This record gives sequence, C-alpha cells and structure tokens, in this order.
Amino acid sequence: MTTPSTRLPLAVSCGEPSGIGPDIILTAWTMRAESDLPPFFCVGDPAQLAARARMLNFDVPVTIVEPGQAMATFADALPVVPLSHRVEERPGTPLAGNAAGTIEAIDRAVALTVAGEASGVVTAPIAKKPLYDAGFAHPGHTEYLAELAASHTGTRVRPVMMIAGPRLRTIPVTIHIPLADVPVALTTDLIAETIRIADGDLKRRFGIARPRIAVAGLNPHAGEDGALGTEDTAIVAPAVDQVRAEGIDASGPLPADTMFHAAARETYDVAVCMYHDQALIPAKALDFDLGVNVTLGLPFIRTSPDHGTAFAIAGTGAARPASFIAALTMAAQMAANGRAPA
Ligand SMILES: NC(=O)C1=CN([C@@H]2O[C@H](COP(=O)(O)OP(=O)(O)OC[C@H]3O[C@@H](n4cnc5c(N)ncnc54)[C@H](O)[C@@H]3O)[C@@H](O)[C@H]2O)C=CC1
Ligand SMILES: NCC(=O)COP(=O)(O)O
Repeated sequence: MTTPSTRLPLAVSCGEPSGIGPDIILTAWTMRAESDLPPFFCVGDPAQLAARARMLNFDVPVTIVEPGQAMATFADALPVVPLSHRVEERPGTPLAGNAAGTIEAIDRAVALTVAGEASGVVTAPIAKKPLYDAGFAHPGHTEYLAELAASHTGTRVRPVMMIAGPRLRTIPVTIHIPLADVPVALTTDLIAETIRIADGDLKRRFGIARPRIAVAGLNPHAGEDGALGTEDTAIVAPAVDQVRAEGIDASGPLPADTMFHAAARETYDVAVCMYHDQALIPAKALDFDLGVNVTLGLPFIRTSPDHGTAFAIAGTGAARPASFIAALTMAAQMAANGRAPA
C-alpha cells in the first residue's frame, strides 16, 4: 500500500446514479471555494453527471480526466474519471442496468487509491436492493471494500463501520443483518476484535492518543445482572475484560439507554454498540447532516456521507451536501494524519 498523501486528490465513487449522489457531488463542487474542499475526482459517467447538472440548473463543466490531471482541473471543472459502463439518467428510479456501473465506480476508486493515484475513497450512497437484485453478494460498501482490500493486499481484512459526527462516534459490531440474528452473531472474539480495530484506527487515523471506548450492552440495562438476558455477562463483559488486559481503555457493558446523553458522551471517544440501529440511531439523531460513515480496519481511507440515496429528492435540488462535504473533509484530514495501518 502506498502511504496516502494530501498532494493527491480524493477518489469519489458516483454511488447509485438514480439517487442523490450526483446532486451532492455537483453541489459540493460548486461550493469548493467557500467550503475549502480538498480536490477530488469523481469516478462515474460524465454524460450522466452533466445531465444531472443541467436538471439542477448548475453551471458545472464536467471534464474527463486521468486521475493525475484532477488536481490541476478541480478549480475550473468537475474532474471525472469515466466508467467503461454507461449509466442511464433516471433520477428517483433505480435501474437494474446501472448496477454494473455503480460497482465499477467503487472498484476503480479503490484500485486508484491502492495504486497511489488518490489519497482515499469517498463513496456516494448506494441502494442495497437494486445491487442485490443484480447479484451483488455483499451487504454494503463496508464488507465489499474489505473484500477488495483483501484482494489487493492478499491479507484478510475485518472492516468496522464507524459513524462519526461532531457530537458522537459510534460503531456497530454487527452491521447489516436481521435483528433476530444479532445474538447469535455476537461473540466475545468479534467484540474484542472490533474494539481493537477501533482503538488502533482512532490512534493512527484520528490522532487520539488513548481512545476511551464505551461498550454498550445488548439487553435492556445491560442485562440487569442476567435477569434481562445473559449475553452481557457471558459475551460482552469478557470482551471488555480481554481488551482492558491488553491496555485498551474500554469500559462496559453499559446500559445503552443512558450512555448517549450529553454528559455521558463527554466520557468516551467512541461507543461500540452491538447492532446497527443501536449505533446509528443516536448518531443520526444527533448529527444527521454532519455525520460521516468511516470504514476502519482497511489499508486505505474510506469515508461516505451517513445518509442514503434519498430517491424521492434526487434531481430536485433539495439534497443537502453537508454530510458529503464532511466526508470529503474527514478523508483529507485522515490522509493528512498520514499513517496507513502497520
Ligand atoms: N452509505 C450508503 O451507501 C448508504 C446507503 N443507504 C441506502 O439508501 C437507501 C435509502 O435509505 P433510507 O433509509 O431511505 O435513508 P436516506 O438517508 O436515503 O433517507 C432518509 C430521509 O432523509 C432524507 N435525506 C437523506 N439524505 C438527505 C440529504 N443529503 N439532504 C436532504 N435530505 C436527505 C431523505 O429524503 C429521507 O427523507 C437504501 O437503499 C439504503 O440501503 C442508506 C444509508 C447509507
Ligand atoms: N446504514 C449504513 C449504511 O447503509 C451504509 O453502509 P455501507 O454501504 O457504507 O456499508
């Protein structure tokens, strides 16, 4: 892996073409000066992006580039590294025929970053269902990026999702699985591994010298000493004990209902939660517009806005770009911190 550099652009994958990905990419580019945006290129279909710009009444010159030309182009035009697949412009309606381009954009953005032509990957949102229908066999970006990373490096990669906002960072140990499967999927090893990855990446990528990690219980009141479920004492607590013995500043299992209020949030740098909604509800409730989805544990930088494809407002001009801008800014900051995992 090449060490990321701030002298490189970020690679933005276009995401679901029928969603608000094109809207937020184009809007962010128009705000590049006022938002002091790090330069980026989009991996996407230039014709589709130009069509969306016209629909939004944006005067955005879309210019096809090689990645190496993006830095020089960014001030005057939106640099686009073109896909080999064409993408049909149909805001609000996901099309099965666009799936190949959506996936190619992720593949190319990762490949260019691994090859040292971009400082990190910022993904615009994908809709899961149209990709599943097209045969995409991964729950989401997070898991797919880990597979791509493993294929580039030859090493197993365990990806960890973190939603990071100005007021709260949370990590779900289990991600896109049915709620009923969560208790079975949770193991002491999985929780301990998640905490270790969080600890390592918060140090390396975010410059937090000794991350304070709060670990949520699974059950109400963290199981109330076994009276409300046994997983907290049998599975979660041993994971916390294990990582504490290794020197990590972890605490828990904590009752999830009382760990997200303002005073409680002052006591930790990240909350490790047991399932998707336990982590994402407080993060999005507090910081939806400024939340960033970061994948920890990868050998390259990846961020994304915390929101989805918002089909109902694609092409209308109603999509707010703030979370995408925060994702760009955070990726650039992580690149400036400059350390890839050992
Ligand atoms: N990083 C990613 O790739 C993510 C993808 N998704 C996918 O997005 C699709 C839609 O998911 P939903 O649950 O409906 O979540 P969503 O985030 O797309 O939309 C939720 C609500 O927030 C609004 N909204 C979202 N982003 C907005 C923005 N930038 N500006 C203004 N309003 C905004 C939408 O209009 C909607 O009312 C699903 O297929 C899901 O899998 C969801 C979250 C993240
Ligand atoms: N709920 C978060 C989400 O769907 C984003 O997932 P991913 O595509 O970044 O893995």
